[in-house]
Amino acid sequence: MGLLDELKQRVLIADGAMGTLLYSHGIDRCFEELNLSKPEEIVHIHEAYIAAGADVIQTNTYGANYVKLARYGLEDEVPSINRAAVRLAKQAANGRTHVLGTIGGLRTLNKSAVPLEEVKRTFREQLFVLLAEGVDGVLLETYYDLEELETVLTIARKETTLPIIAHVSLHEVGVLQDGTPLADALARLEALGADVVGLNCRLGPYHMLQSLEEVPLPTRAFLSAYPNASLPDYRDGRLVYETNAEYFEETAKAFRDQGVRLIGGCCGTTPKHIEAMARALQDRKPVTKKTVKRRAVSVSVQADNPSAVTPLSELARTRRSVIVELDPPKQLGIDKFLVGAKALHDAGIDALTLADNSLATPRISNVAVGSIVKEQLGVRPLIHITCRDRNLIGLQSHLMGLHTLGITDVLAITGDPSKIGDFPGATSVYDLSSFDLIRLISQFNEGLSYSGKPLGQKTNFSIGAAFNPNVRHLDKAVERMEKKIQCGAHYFLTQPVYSEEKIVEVYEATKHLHTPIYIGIMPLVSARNADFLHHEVPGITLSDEIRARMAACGNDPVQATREGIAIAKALIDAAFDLFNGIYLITPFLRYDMTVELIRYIHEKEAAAKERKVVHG
Ligand SMILES: Cc1cc2nc3c(=O)[nH]c(=O)nc-3n(C[C@H](O)[C@H](O)[C@H](O)COP(=O)(O)OP(=O)(O)OC[C@H]3O[C@@H](n4cnc5c(N)ncnc54)[C@H](O)[C@@H]3O)c2cc1C
Ligand code: MET
Ligand SMILES: [Zn+2]
Repeated sequence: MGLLDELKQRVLIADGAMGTLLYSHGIDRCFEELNLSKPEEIVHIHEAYIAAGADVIQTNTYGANYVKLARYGLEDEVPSINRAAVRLAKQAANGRTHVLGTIGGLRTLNKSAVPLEEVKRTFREQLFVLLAEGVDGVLLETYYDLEELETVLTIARKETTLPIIAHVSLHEVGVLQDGTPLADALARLEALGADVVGLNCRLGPYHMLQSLEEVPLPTRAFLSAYPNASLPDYRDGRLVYETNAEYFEETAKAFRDQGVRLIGGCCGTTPKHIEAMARALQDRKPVTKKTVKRRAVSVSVQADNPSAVTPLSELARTRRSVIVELDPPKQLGIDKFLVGAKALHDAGIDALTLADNSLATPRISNVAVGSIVKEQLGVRPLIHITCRDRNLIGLQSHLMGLHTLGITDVLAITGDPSKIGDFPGATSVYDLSSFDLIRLISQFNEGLSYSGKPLGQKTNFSIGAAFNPNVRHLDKAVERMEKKIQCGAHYFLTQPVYSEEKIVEVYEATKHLHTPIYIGIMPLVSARNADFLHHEVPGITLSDEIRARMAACGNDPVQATREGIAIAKALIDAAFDLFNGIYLITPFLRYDMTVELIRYIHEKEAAAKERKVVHG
């Protein structure tokens, strides 16, 4: 009888973990390669699960895809490893047991780590081998990212009429990491043609059962669950699970009562766990009715402190807006910095932007000085946040801290890599890319953490992103902007631009976006500064004319300052009618220069208004 016909009649027992049982071969090795080098051991594990009572087993192919095998230099072995896996599982099954061809998810926390095109290519290759070898069904398991699972399920559904089992994995009870409730996700998978929908891994029975309480019985499909043995413990560099096989006896009944028809195990489970479940469900009688629990926590909470100030993106949409960067000091003591911040504030700025250890060199925390300028001077701080210095835990804690301090303006960037800074040996974290960070902040604005857990409040961050127009292919940089907008960016700040032609070029290349851009302008301070930027900073090119003007100042600092300001004013003139937003970068704490430029912008603005009145 086919798998689905059997599921119509009774609860089926699946197998448990494969990887966990192969740990003894070393945690850093490729478990799927053992299909080739230790086939008898794989057969032995399958047989142990069948002997324990499994009606359904899965091939040892969880990570047998191009991306994961490439980590071991085995990318050319996708066909051989998958072929061997099906043969070994079929040999063990010997016609008594259904054999599912397993394909595991690629994306875990970092959505951008594997682009969808790569997901599709990798998936197809593995799927075709498994189907060609004659599996009885396909098991898509450990998908944290619903977009990825929907994508691969759609492909699989087109390619085969065999049963498809689609499993998501959760970090939190009842929700996926993008905040989608489990019930909605499973309904979407059923609508895309999955025959069995459910969840595996990460959670032990307790949290998985809690998650399932909110899930109704599917209309056509069946429910499945492959819990981990427990929550993991970390000992001596490896994940360890409780050896609690007896606990699975009670657990199996509870899963059945939630409407689950296919029950197996994931990480930490062994044939003993499966045996306990098979024993508990000897009659295999399924439930056909279920009372669904309503979600206890509503995530649609309001922002706790709705921002009283207009977001910078809105300002730049409706009027001239000037923001100025003044970087926190590299040494202790902020007196001079505060004098500069006050001077800029008095000159009339909309926000003070504070870099996050730019050029990967430590400075006083921008949150500390941001909070001080906000409280003491009434200045609006715009806090840069890099992905370099904080892991996913640190970033979320940082965002919660900013929200708590009432700071809502942030710039989400990748960050200069550590190796260019004062501590080249320091790790660059990069758990997230700038795209992921923008998405994370957007999700905070929905009241959800990265794992989908409710935060209790919605944040109201206004999300800036970086745009570097000083690149060879401007169209590629604009594509990155478009992607950042899709991820939730509200506006952009550019790297400093040093030619009037470039300003026009940027305008032409971005005018279709309708997303405000603050154009970056940084006054030059000396001929050496100009040469350094031109020759040594990747992507920045100064025109011959500008370099000649700075060179003509020789070593005279007063003249160089005057010339640097004159050049910056000419750039402001070029940008004035094209961009509402101007982002001035203060070089070397020389706020006297940026103050003069702020005044220049305001005077220009006043003159333009006057002209309008006269002519209007
Ligand atoms: C306004 C602004 C503020 C900044 N503030 C800080 C700061 O506070 N602290 C700090 O450490 N750094 C800062 N930087 C520097 C920035 O983090 C680095 O330049 C970083 O490499 C780019 O980050 P991103 O978020 O702009 O780029 P992303 O768009 O996230 O790009 C990240 C990486 O992708 C690659 N890339 C980018 N564009 C292209 C392209 N067109 N084609 C191919 N590959 C590309 C590059 O390798 C780049 O490093 C700032 C940059 C800008 C523009
Ligand atoms: N089913 C696979 C195994 O047991 C994958 C588990 S989830 C990481 O090894
Ligand atoms: Zn698992």
